[in-house]
Amino acid sequence: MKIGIVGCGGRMGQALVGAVLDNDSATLSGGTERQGSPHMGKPLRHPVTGLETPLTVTEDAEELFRISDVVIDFTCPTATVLHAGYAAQHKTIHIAGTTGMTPDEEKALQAAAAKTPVVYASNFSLGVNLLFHLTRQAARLLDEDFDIEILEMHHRHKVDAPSGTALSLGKAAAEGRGVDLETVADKVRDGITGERTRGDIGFATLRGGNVAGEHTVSFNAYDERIELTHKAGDRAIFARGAVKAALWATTQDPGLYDMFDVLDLPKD
Ligand SMILES: NC(=O)C1=CN([C@@H]2O[C@H](COP(=O)(O)OP(=O)(O)OC[C@H]3O[C@@H](n4cnc5c(N)ncnc54)[C@H](OP(=O)(O)O)[C@@H]3O)[C@@H](O)[C@H]2O)C=CC1
Ligand SMILES: O=C(O)C1=N[C@H](C(=O)O)C[C@H](O)C1
Repeated sequence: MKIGIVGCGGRMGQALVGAVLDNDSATLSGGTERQGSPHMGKPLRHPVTGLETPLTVTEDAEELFRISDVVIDFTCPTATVLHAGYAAQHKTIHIAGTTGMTPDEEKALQAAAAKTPVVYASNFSLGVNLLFHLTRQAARLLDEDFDIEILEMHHRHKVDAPSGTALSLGKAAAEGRGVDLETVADKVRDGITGERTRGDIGFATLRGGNVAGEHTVSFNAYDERIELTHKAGDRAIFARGAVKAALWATTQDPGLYDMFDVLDLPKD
């Protein structure tokens, strides 16, 4: 299975190169970066062992989609929209982990999914996908006496907030409650905010250091609190999940999938 990595010089890009090289069922087909990147023309190497491959970083993403069975994409929204077009054009499987996409940008992934399998998820780890399930279940069982708050912390370089995972956790909680997240989400608090509105789902964002990703969903009633937490120790967990999704997708029909499909987790 030939797997290419767009944005191969990024934090996730490098972890993905390692995860593909570590997987016996996968062959690395290449990696791209954007024009002017300091990674351009350098050899692709394993991020942990340093093992050098004969491949070098290029800027030709379309060519990478043409020669690969699957391309994994953890870049930025504008690049992912462009990449989705190449996936559709060449019928290449597209595994997209980019967060911070607007609904309009997500339409590019939906369009590609009409032609080829696309797996799009805010979080590719097993643990967080289990957390989505547990959050939905807990929200279903607890009434609005329990105020739901979602706290996330990430490294200082992260550019979007709340994290894609925090938003998916909010969606899972809202689904459990039978409400629309957009009508109950409280993402920013500053100044005299007034009392908390019953039924709201609140978000809080922390940034600092090199934290790979931590998420807590708390259910807060008078005199008792339930907390569900996931802590990522290394972004390799997301990379291994993405490679698992890539291999899974090769047996699927065109369509838009998520990690619940890949991991065969219950969607209700
Ligand atoms: N779904 C999940 O499980 C996870 C999702 N993520 C998400 O993945 C994304 C990337 O995160 P991270 O690796 O930390 O970010 P980085 O900024 O380290 O990596 C992104 C890389 O993509 C490159 N890039 C940007 N545009 C293009 C382009 N047109 N062609 C090729 N490469 C391009 C960037 O280059 P340059 O530096 O020059 O801009 C950079 O090297 C974020 O949206 C993040 O939230 C992260 C972890 C897990
Ligand atoms: O930017 C990151 O690093 C991460 N982004 C994803 C998100 O926005 O949820 C997933 C993970 O938590 C790491």
